[in-house]
Amino acid sequence: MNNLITLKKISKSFSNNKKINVLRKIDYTFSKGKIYSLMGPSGSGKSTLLNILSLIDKPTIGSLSINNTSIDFNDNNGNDNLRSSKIGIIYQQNNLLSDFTALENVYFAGLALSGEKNNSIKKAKKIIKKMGLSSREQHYPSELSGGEIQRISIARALINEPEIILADEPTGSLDRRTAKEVFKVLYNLKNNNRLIIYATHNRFFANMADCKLEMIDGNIKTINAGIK
Ligand SMILES: Nc1ncnc2c1ncn2[C@@H]1O[C@H](COP(=O)(O)OP(=O)(O)OP(=O)(O)O)[C@@H](O)[C@H]1O
Repeated sequence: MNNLITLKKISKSFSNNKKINVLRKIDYTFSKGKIYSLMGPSGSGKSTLLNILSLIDKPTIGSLSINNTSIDFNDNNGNDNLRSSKIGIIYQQNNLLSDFTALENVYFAGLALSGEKNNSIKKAKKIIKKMGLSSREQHYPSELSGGEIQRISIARALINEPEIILADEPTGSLDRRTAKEVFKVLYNLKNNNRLIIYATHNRFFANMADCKLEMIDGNIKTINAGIK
């Protein structure tokens, strides 16, 4: 079975002054070995969905299972562990720790899960090398370009060899050429056991995915389920 994440009747509402139903009974199965793009107008719920997929936020109702194991959204510690070990997250904004070097930003994520400093440093150096950034290991985020920051963010997301990679507008703040480079790195992460989902406003990058999805009226519509 290639099913990796299954959503059943996932709904999410927010109530401030007025209740808004952002996600409405989403039934969907994401398969491993595939890259999905998620488009949709601003405010359509892409980040809300990614936050639920990354176990950062809870659905109002509905269930989510990973590898056929149902997630208990009240088990914060269990979900923190699951996130560290199985899910790599890449954000649009630079989420690197500004007071730490590129190498530290990457290896801390490995250390947090394994508790093994030397091994985490070794792994971090290897991944940073793969990203072509060995010469930037000792640089602080403020000393890196936007594209380098995103590649370091990808390295950080990869250190625990996650099965699931979620990226929310990973190139939103980059120029087209740099965005292309970052997407190239992202596509190279594809393998048979891995699921990659990214939200984007850019049709060109969305079209490059194996499966193109759009958020419409709180639900996921499959625009193109073709396999590349
Ligand atoms: N914590 C929150 N509290 C209240 N409303 C929220 C919260 N988070 C999101 N929303 C609302 O939910 C809706 C969906 O937001 P979301 O960020 O998921 O959209 P999006 O499709 O990712 O938008 P964008 O493309 O602009 O990033 C918006 O109307 C937003 O204001």
